[in-house]
Amino acid sequence: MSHSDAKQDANATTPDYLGNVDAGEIAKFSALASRWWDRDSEFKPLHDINPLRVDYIDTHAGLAGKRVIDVGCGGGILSEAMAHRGAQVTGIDMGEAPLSVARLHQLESGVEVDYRQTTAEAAAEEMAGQFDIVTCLEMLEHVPDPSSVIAACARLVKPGGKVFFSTINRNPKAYTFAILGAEYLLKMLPRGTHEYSKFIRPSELGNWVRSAGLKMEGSTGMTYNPLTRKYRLNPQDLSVNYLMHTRRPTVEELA
Ligand SMILES: C[S@@+](CC[C@H](N)C(=O)[O-])C[C@H]1O[C@@H](n2cnc3c(N)ncnc32)[C@H](O)[C@@H]1O
Repeated sequence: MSHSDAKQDANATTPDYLGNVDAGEIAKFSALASRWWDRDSEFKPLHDINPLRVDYIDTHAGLAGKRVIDVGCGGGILSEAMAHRGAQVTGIDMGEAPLSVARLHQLESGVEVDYRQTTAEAAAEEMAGQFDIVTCLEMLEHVPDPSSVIAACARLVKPGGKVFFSTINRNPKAYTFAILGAEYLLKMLPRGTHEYSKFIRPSELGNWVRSAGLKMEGSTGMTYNPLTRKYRLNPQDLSVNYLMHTRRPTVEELA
């Protein structure tokens, strides 16, 4: 099913603000939620890439003192790390179970994140233009219509603010690494975590970013070495996992 067929199908049975939520995806992450902070669980890859992506965001946007919204925050791995760097973070997700885990975990870690159960689209209605930084990492490949989430992220950020996206490229190498390798050979992720047809090419993400009125500022790959079992940022290789950073133009730039 294509992105737009899936969106129409979802809209036929759900209220407007839930039209871009795939209930199966939410259930998948909810079922695993109790292991979200277990570094040896299905969430190991997110723990492993977290320092790299937080450094990337901090380098390009400066987290300290900034108001940030983390879209599709899950159990809060990224939200907490950004709060640790001094950001005032709101984390949103549609999964009740990951949000409960996130709220419990912050009691242990002592960082403060405002977690809410909502979609990017609904949050954009309520809090348009209120955030210096919007992060939407490893989430776009789990929604029926990624372009709608990207447009909502563009509405959430202040003029001049930064929006970060990460996802998985769609090509034979990405299929080999992200599905065959991670789900079947190395068993890093449960089978069915990812659907190949939902992977997003950098050119597609770039088009949606521009249609949402955001400017592309840069991108980097996050490459995995199966021998050392380590990830690293590699701006030359966007062939599997990659991060993009974008900026909402200021009013002066648009005039
Ligand atoms: C792979 S997890 C990524 C978690 C987090 N962004 C990270 O990278 O550490 C994807 C998350 O997106 C959430 N999600 C999926 N569809 C959503 C939607 N339409 N609105 C909000 N959250 C959604 C899921 O519940 C899940 O927690």
